[in-house]
Amino acid sequence: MVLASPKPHRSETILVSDVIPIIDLKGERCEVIKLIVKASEEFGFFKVINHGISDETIDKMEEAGFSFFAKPMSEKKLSSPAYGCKNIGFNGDIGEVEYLLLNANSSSIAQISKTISIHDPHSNFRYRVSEYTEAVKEVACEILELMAEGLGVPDRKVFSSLIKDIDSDSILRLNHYPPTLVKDKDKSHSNNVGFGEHSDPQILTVLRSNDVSGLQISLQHGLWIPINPDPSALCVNVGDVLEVMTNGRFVSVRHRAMTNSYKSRMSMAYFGAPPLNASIVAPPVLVTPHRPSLFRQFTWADYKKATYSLRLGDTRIHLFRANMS
Ligand SMILES: C=C1C[C@]23C[C@@]1(O)CC[C@H]2[C@@]12CC[C@H](O)[C@@](C)(C(=O)O1)[C@H]2[C@@H]3C(=O)O
Ligand SMILES: O=C(O)CCC(=O)C(=O)O
Ligand SMILES: [Fe+2]
Repeated sequence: MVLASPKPHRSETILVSDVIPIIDLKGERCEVIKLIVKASEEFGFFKVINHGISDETIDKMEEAGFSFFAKPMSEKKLSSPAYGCKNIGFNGDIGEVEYLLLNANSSSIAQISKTISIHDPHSNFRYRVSEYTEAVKEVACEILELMAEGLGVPDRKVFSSLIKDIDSDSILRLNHYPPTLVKDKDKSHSNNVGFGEHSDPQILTVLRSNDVSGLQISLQHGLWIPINPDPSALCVNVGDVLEVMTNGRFVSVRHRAMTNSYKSRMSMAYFGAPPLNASIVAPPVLVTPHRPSLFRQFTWADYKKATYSLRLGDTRIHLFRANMS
C-alpha cells in the first residue's frame, strides 16, 4: 500500500494504491483480454486508460455539466424529471446528490434540447451529451467485445450488440455532489453518503469523475474500498445483467459514492443497457453440465420493473435465480 500523503489533512481519506487494476486499452491485445476477464471475475471493477476519448470531448461534457448544476435551483427544476435533487428513484432513497438522468440512445438525445437546452438558448448541452455518449458507448462496446472473446464466446458481439441496438435503454447520468462541510466540530468526521450502496442493474457502467475522491466498492460485506479518482481514466463495472449473461462468471459489485467536505465532485456514468424486449440469457458456451444455468430467462423490461419497485440498496438479481419460482 502506498501512502500518497504521509500527513493527511484531518478530514481527508488516506489515499492508498488502487485495489482494482488499471488496464491500458492500447496494450497487447491478449494481455488486455486476460486482465479484463480476471478483473471482472475478481472485482467486477477496473479502470481503463488510453481509452481513446479525447480530452476535449470529456472536458466539454464536464464543463456543460458543471454549468448546468451551477444554475439556480428554480431553473434546474424546469428540467425535471431529468433533473433530480437528493431523491433517488421513487421509493424514498435520499442522498447528498443532484443529478441529471438522460436517455442515452441517439433518438432520445435528440429530445434533450426540448427538456434542457430550451431553458438556455446558448447552451450546446445536447451536442456535448451526444458527443460524449457516442464516444463512451464505443469504449463500452470495445470492452464488451474483449470480454466475450476472453470468455470464449463465438459471437464476440453478443453483449455489445445489445447496447448498440437502436432501441437500447442505455442511460447517461451526471451526478453532482456539492461539498458537505459540517460546521459542527463534533460531526466533522461524519462521512456523508452522496449515493448509497447499490449494484448497477444494466450490462456495463463506464464512469468518469473529476479529481475528487468518493467512489467506494464493497468486495466483502461492510468493508469499503476507496477507488482513487483519476480524471484521465474511466472506471468500468459489471452490471447485474452481465453477471447473468456470464452465468455468474463476472460479478456485479456493490458500490457507493461519498461526498467531500470541501470540493465539488461530479461523476458522469454511462449505463449500457439492452432494449426493453431483449432476452437476458447466457450464451450456450457459458452453460455446461458442470456449470448449469444459475438464472432463469427474463427480459430487460422484467428486470427493470423489479429494479424500480425496490429500494436502492436492495438486491434484485436473486429474484431471477433458476431455482426461484
Ligand atoms: C432507488 C432506485 C434508483 C435507481 C432505481 C432504483 O429503484 C434502484 C436502482 C437505482 C439505480 C442505480 C444505478 C443507476 O444510477 C440507476 C439509474 C439505475 O439504473 O438503477 C439508478 C436508478 C435511478 O436513479 O433511477
Ligand atoms: O458517483 C459515483 O461515483 C457513483 C455513482 C453511481 O454509482 C451511480 O450513479 O450508479
Ligand atoms: Fe452505480
